[in-house]
Amino acid sequence: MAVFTPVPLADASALVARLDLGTLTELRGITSGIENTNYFLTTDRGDYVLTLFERLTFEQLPFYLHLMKHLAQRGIPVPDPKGDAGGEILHRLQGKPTAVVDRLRGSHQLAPSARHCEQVGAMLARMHLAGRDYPRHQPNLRGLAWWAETVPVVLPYLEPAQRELLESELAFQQALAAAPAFAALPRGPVHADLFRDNVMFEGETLTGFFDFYFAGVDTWLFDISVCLNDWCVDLDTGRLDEQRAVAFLSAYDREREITHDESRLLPALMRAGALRFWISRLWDFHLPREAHMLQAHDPTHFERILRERLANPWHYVRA
Ligand SMILES: Nc1ncnc2c1ncn2[C@@H]1O[C@H](COP(=O)(O)OP(=O)(O)O)[C@@H](O)[C@H]1O
Ligand SMILES: N[C@@H](CCOP(=O)(O)O)C(=O)O
Repeated sequence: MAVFTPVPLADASALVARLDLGTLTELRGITSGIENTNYFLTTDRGDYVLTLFERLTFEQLPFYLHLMKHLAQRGIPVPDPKGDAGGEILHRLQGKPTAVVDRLRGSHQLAPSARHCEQVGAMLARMHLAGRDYPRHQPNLRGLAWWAETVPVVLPYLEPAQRELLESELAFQQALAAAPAFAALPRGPVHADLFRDNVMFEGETLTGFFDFYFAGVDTWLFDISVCLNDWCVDLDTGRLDEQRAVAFLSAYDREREITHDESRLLPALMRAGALRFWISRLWDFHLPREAHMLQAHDPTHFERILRERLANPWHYVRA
């Protein structure tokens, strides 16, 4: 359960009043998530999510919050950050950067079908296209530079075979990033963490994407790969479920045509997506922070996925 910073009711009430959201009736710590302090916040006017950012700074946050606003204004179903009378959407509580956003309806689909994957794929493509004219720029802060910085920190906790895999994959991704074909990949603002638990469905219908706090400018293919590694795998083995993967990518492709270079580099980027989350999970697991409520994610899941992608690279063929 993740409440790193407890928020007194009086402070939450004062913020609700400043944002003109009515009268606070309930404030409840959210029991999942590993990055930030999150509360469900209810007023007599509606349901919201209050987030205190534990790692992201006042300088980094405008990129994420204004991106959510930009996408919401273009009809992408994402939580819209609430502003004060002066239009400021980044607030402060307990000395931490804070946001209040709409609470999306529905719940997570943790056992997605091809139909769910199709909707996520189509909406992801629409989101990429809607982000093209977003004027702010911030790199993916959990990208290659962070991997290179973090791998040496987690290496001492690993077995020799794991160390070898982590180091060789990092070297492969560094070489890939320097290649002209990689530089030519289309890019823009990406979500970069669009897992099953960051999407809401009501019944069979997608109601929104949330948790944009790992977003950044990166290749669209990286975003696609992160999704395929989560939405279209068998969770026990890490194996790709081809039916779901085809449903996801075909739906994406119908909204924004996947380029030849993207098809060619997909297997390499799926490895990158696995590496990224193996590293962050190792980091969270071996170097945990204090938390009043916390659930650690299993790093070996992404080690398995990486090994699986290396053993069985998957190629998308348009029908
Ligand atoms: N805008 C939202 N609408 C509905 N539920 C949300 C929203 N934001 C967060 N949640 C709920 O809070 C949980 C934790 O949020 P998350 O962003 O994953 O945390 P963290 O940033 O700490 O990883 C989510 O799984 C979801 O249930
Ligand atoms: N999706 C990541 C962890 C990031 O946490 P989130 O709760 O903000 O999505 C993972 O599964 O490792």
